[in-house]
Amino acid sequence: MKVTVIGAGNVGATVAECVARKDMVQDVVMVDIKDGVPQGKALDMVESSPIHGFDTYLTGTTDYADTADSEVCIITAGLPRKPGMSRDDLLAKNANIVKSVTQQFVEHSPEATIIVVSNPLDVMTYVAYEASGYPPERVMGMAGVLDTARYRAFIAEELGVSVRDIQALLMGGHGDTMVPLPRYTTIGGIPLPQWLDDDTIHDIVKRTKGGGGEIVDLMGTSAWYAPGAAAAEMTEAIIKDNGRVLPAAAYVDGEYDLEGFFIGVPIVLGADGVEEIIEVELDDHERALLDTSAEHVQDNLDNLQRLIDEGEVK
Ligand SMILES: NC(=O)C1=CN([C@@H]2O[C@H](COP(=O)(O)OP(=O)(O)OC[C@H]3O[C@@H](n4cnc5c(N)ncnc54)[C@H](O)[C@@H]3O)[C@@H](O)[C@H]2O)C=CC1
Ligand SMILES: O=C([O-])CC(=O)C(=O)O
Repeated sequence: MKVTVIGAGNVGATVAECVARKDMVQDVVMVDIKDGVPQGKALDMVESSPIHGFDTYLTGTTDYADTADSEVCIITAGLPRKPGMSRDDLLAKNANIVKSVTQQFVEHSPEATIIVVSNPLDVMTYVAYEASGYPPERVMGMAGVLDTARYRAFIAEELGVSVRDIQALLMGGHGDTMVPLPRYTTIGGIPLPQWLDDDTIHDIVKRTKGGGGEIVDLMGTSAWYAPGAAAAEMTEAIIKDNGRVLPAAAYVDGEYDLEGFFIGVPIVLGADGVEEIIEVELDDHERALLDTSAEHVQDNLDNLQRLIDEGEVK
């Protein structure tokens, strides 16, 4: 089995390492336009394998022929944001990159499943979907696993309990309008509202929504450890076909009365990709938040169409 990671930068290299350390596939191939970088990072990781104890072999390349017959492809190619920027500011540049890398990848792997990481996430997933020609269930975006991980980490810190006992659901686009759902958050099976008052929950939700930006402000570029681990967890669900229930950007075709784009929803993830979109009951407040987030994703898609019409996105 082979996993391809496109973009061997901060997130891509971390995904590749996390996948290799799970020791579940024979090969991980990293692709980048910077010749030498994917090869050097792959060699460095191979040299760490006797210490970590994994047999997955990593290679780096600039040639898509080396990615042939991959089971899973994680797309991380593209620019990260800098302080003062929103993810949406990356739209034009990253759309061209994501379209081009997707087309080159699918030529050699017509049967793979694609996980998009590049931002702005929900629209880049749509770009990869259109460029791939794949059915919608074999293209998805990674955001919810990362956003719920941040949310769970903040809750664990506040309560002084283990992160392992926190389960959470979050929906919507990967941006400031994302919708963490405290009603669907449990700690050891006990709902979050029984642990924390409304103000504290509000503060944790607010920090989660700004979680990406908090790191950009600290480092001058965006996060990679948690994003890399999150994309590797999704890859594992596909490779092992274990039916994980996770939030991810999936193509909605009437679910939640939304249609024709990718947005964060709970899914069952396995070898066939998005095997099911789970429709949970939302109260009026939660529904309004999801609608606002969906409108934002739709606005971004309209912006993409405008850029295509103006020739800025080819
Ligand atoms: N979905 C999410 O939750 C997250 C998304 N991101 C996004 O992931 C993307 C990557 O972030 P980083 O790894 O930090 O950036 P980075 O700059 O460290 O790495 C990006 C890599 O893409 C490569 N690249 C650019 N154009 C390419 C092309 N045409 N073909 C192949 N490789 C190409 C670059 O050479 C570079 O090595 C950004 O768009 C960022 O916003 C980052 C964190 C979380
Ligand atoms: O904030 C960013 O630009 C990168 C990202 O999507 C995240 O870390 O959530």
